[in-house]
Amino acid sequence: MTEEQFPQALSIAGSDSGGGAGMQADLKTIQSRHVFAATVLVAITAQNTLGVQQSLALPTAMIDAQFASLAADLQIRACKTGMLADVATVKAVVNNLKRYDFGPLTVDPVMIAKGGAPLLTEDAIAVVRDELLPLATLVTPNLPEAEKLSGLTITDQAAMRTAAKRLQALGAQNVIVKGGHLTHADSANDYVLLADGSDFWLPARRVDTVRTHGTGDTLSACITAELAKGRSLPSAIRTGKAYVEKAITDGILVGHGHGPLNHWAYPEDRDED
Ligand SMILES: Nc1ncnc2c1ncn2[C@@H]1O[C@H](COP(=O)(O)OP(=O)(O)O)[C@@H](O)[C@H]1O
Ligand SMILES: Cc1ncc(COP(=O)(O)O)c(N)n1
Repeated sequence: MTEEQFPQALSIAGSDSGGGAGMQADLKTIQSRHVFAATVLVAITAQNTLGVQQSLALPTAMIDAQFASLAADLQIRACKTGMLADVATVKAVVNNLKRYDFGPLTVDPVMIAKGGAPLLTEDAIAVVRDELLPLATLVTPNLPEAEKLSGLTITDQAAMRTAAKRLQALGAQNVIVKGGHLTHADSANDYVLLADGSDFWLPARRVDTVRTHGTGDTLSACITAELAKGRSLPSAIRTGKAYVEKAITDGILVGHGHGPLNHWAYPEDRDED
């Protein structure tokens, strides 16, 4: 007999000791959406709002063990990846995602922290592109990440659309190209291309702030939480965008650099259709 379980989501990511990005942002976001959050930790960073001071990838056997533990007990309904450190880590995560069904996969192809520190080695980018993207229900690159994965230069909204098509051709079913890095614009519009070929823009006003540490993690974690509840992908995406916009707009002051977001800002009983 199987009992109906509470919605459970999984973050496969690196730890940010500063608490603003990475696994910590994922946990805070998923929790605030009333979904139970489980974790596969793949790397540890010594990090704060000023930058990344040190970084350590965990042994792949430990990654395998965490996946096996979850598969043996929990009922993960949706999962996401964040920082994946290096080639060995990406390959271990890919192998485990092929082995276990943890529901729709959102790939946030994290490469470089806001302060400029690399969170993925250069040689691992091709492995993400060739082996992880084909497993993705959704991929959510920022502009530099979309450029690296697509090989295109992206300086305007037309190029964002072209890049999304290219990423779909590489195997990701659905794509969000995030406009947060289009800093010459006074908007922060994201472009969404869905599996059926339909598309739409997520419009947002650009908030003039340096407190944007963990924006990408927060967006993808919120989408993952909504998918774990069984929401449709377009609805999950709209809720994710509204959640991150509110978390940036109603900022909190923590640290002295690229500060974290306010994960309490978006009303917990609201979602977008
Ligand atoms: N200054 C800003 N004002 C409003 N929205 C922003 C701002 N910066 C980023 N965003 C939004 O936050 C989300 C994450 O985007 P981005 O910062 O591009 O990703 P990443 O954190 O992966 O670099 C996107 O929805 C983006 O539009
Ligand atoms: C462990 C970890 N994972 C992800 C990010 C990306 O977040 P951001 O691009 O907002 O700095 C980060 N800084 N640290």
